[in-house]
Amino acid sequence: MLQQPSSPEVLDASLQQRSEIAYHVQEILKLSGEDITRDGLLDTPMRVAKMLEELLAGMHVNPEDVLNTTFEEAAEGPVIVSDITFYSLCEHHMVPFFGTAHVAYLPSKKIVGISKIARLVDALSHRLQVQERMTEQIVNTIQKVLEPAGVIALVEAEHTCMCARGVKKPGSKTTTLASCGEYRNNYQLRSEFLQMIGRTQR
Ligand SMILES: Nc1nc2c(ncn2[C@@H]2O[C@H](COP(=O)(O)OP(=O)(O)OP(=O)(O)O)[C@@H](O)[C@H]2O)c(=O)[nH]1
Ligand SMILES: [Zn+2]
Repeated sequence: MLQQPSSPEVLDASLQQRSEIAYHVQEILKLSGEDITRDGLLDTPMRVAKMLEELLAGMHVNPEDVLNTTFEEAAEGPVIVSDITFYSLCEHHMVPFFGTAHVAYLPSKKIVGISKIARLVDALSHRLQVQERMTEQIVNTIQKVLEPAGVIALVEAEHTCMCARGVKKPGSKTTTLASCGEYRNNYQLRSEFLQMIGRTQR
């Protein structure tokens, strides 16, 4: 059984934090009426602590730093990276919401290594989130770093807080869209984006 960690100087800060989270997970299990000494639960507090570290790793990443590989290029675009899968944690219930993000931008002077767009989605999803904020943050980060003529992001997700509990609507999808620059008001560009990611405008 885990004891509450007491001497921060013995462990480095991240191990201390992991041990404290594990301790509190163990307390939650106890309060839920579980027998924390049974075989299947012995390592669960530490597993949950490690899982949270993984799922919340984006908290410690500056999203602008992720777009660090840029190239001077006269391409006009659009550059569209579609079907980027992500897993995030709903900040209201701390359960996953997951789905795909589709991102496009119109380069002005710079393009970015395309994997960095997917890394940006990872950094912004690996934290406690709401889908609307995540979608806006994708657009705002690309706008700030690349200064393109326009950016648009469409995120489609299933929220387990709506499927497994509460209103219980498995299969329901939430779609959010954010845009800036030329993508904000140019109907043709928005329409082209929706077509190219396999969605027609409704
Ligand atoms: N706008 C938005 N809402 C979200 C997101 N994730 C979860 N929610 C909603 O956050 C709300 C929290 O509502 P509350 O009434 O405080 O919590 P609750 O009693 O657990 O609500 P129910 O889920 O309706 O049972 C719920 O309506 C969730 O569906 C998200 O990414 N964006
Ligand atoms: Zn939720």
